[in-house]
Amino acid sequence: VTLPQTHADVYDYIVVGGGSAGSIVASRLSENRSVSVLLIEGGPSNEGVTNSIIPYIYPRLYGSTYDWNYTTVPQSGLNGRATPYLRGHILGGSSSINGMTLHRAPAADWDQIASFTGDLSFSWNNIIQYIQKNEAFKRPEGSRFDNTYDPAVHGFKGPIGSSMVEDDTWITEPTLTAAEEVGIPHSRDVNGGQPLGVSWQQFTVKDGARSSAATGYINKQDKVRSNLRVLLNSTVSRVLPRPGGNTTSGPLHFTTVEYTDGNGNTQTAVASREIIISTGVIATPGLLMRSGLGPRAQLQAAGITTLLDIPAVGQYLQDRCGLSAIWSVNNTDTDDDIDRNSTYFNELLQEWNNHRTGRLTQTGYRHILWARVPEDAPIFSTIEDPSSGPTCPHYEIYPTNKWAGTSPRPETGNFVTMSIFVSASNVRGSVTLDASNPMNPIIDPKYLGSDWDRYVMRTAVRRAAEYMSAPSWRRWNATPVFDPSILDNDGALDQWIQTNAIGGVHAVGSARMGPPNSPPGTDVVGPDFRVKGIRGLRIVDTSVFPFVMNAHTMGPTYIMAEKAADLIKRGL
Ligand SMILES: Cc1cc2nc3c(=O)[nH]c(=O)nc-3n(C[C@H](O)[C@H](O)[C@H](O)COP(=O)(O)OP(=O)(O)OC[C@H]3O[C@@H](n4cnc5c(N)ncnc54)[C@H](O)[C@@H]3O)c2cc1C
Repeated sequence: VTLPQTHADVYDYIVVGGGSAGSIVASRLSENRSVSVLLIEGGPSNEGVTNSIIPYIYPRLYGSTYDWNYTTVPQSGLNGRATPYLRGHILGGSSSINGMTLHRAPAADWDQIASFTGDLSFSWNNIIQYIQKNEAFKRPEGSRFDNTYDPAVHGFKGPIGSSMVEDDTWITEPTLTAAEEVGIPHSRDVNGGQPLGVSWQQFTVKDGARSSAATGYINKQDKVRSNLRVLLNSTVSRVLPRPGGNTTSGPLHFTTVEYTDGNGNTQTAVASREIIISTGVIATPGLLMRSGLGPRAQLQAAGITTLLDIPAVGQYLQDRCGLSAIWSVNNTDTDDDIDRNSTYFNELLQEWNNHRTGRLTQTGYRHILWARVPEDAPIFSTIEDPSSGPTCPHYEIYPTNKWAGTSPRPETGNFVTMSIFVSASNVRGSVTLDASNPMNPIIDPKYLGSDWDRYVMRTAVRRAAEYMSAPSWRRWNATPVFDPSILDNDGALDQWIQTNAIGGVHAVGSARMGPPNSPPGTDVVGPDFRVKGIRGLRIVDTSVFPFVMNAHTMGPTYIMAEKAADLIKRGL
């Protein structure tokens, strides 16, 4: 097909949001050259954006024009602090600005989605095909990697390149040996469905550079497929039902996308088959609400006519709160000097430019520990375990080979940072509309907003401290840079946590998926990703996950997007 020449013309499919999920959906749909696909992205291209390409320097993107620069409302669990809520404003979305950690989530999380939605195609055994479609895993070389990954749970020919850090840096030995010393088992593959234990982390890094939904699914395809148009710098304000109403009776049929183009002009585009919303966990509920789809009272307050009252829109947000705990070490081979010695950084940059090798191909960490609160912990006498089962972690810890906290790095010294995340949270937050400016989301994750989440965080910090006291770390004189006496007292530890936690960036649930026949408005999409109660609209992004995933969320989002694209292509 030849694409229409004017924006108001008709496409078969319009995908709104060229992020992690939207790039996949648009790319997969346009594999069929007889359908036309328009992908509309609010941000600019990822191509040539150095901070997105070189793995080590990705934090330079935070707070830049490539970030939507959202902020949460003040969080009582964080001592009343508001915290930045990062989201990619660039082709590839958050996959173009994130930390490149590749996870799938435990098998039990997927099986839980299958049982909640009543759709067994979400179970772990079935979604492995989408992992294999998505990934091109580079097997690490050398016998020491023999037991560090499971080829059965990887793809080798997909668009997203993935790899492990293969160099021999000092931190590998204490990381793995200290785990043994404190009784943390070895887990063969963090992405094998059973992550509990310590394992080698996998990253979406290919040939030393970031691999993202944009590089893998769009950057080449948009140049060779005449049936795929990618509109950048174009922000969608609303989706609209067919002008003049339905031609037949029945649910409203959404056909039209209204957006502001790069010149500030309002434009529309029409989808003859479907609109797929992929604007992400923060923007998707806002887009639905501006379009008259959401909780009636909220829409009324913002002066928006309700087309369908869907109380679940923006509700059920669930995130994973995190913090950094830092230890000084007497090993000088940490990455601290990369960040404070420009001569050293420039040498590494030259190496990266010449060979795509060296420390800048990494983010600074290489292993990860997933663990549970002990089964006999007293908390279980009052609180039900919210995790998806005994093979599902409650928290995560990963050591980074440098000072990676939010407070300024000291001028001298060497450090190891433990990044600690509560995983199986039982808190639900929300994304609501700012009545005075409906383009502005009000984000309230309610970080550390339950006894359980606070308990898990205390447990995780204490476990990290125990781990850092193991002989293999003591050998490097690992010494906390915080006052260790807080570990002995719940109140003091809570206070320290609430002062230091920074929230997470792995939220889900703001347009959650539910079973086909749930009561109207209790969830937003069915297992077919269609918005319930209307026609012509699906949602495919992180907002549809009904429960927090015990994982960093890019990989699970890739799986969902591959699955949704498959469904749409098969006419389901
Ligand atoms: C800083 C950061 C670090 C992270 N680190 C990791 C990590 O290391 N590993 C991991 O697994 N996960 C990580 N995550 C989380 C993960 O990246 C996200 O959960 C996931 O990528 C979200 O995918 P998505 O498709 O739902 O949304 P996104 O990828 O955010 O895509 C949404 C897209 O929609 C566009 N958009 C939004 N509103 C509009 C509009 N109105 N009109 C047009 N376009 C619009 C956005 O610009 C964006 O391109 C991180 C996230 C961030 C922000």
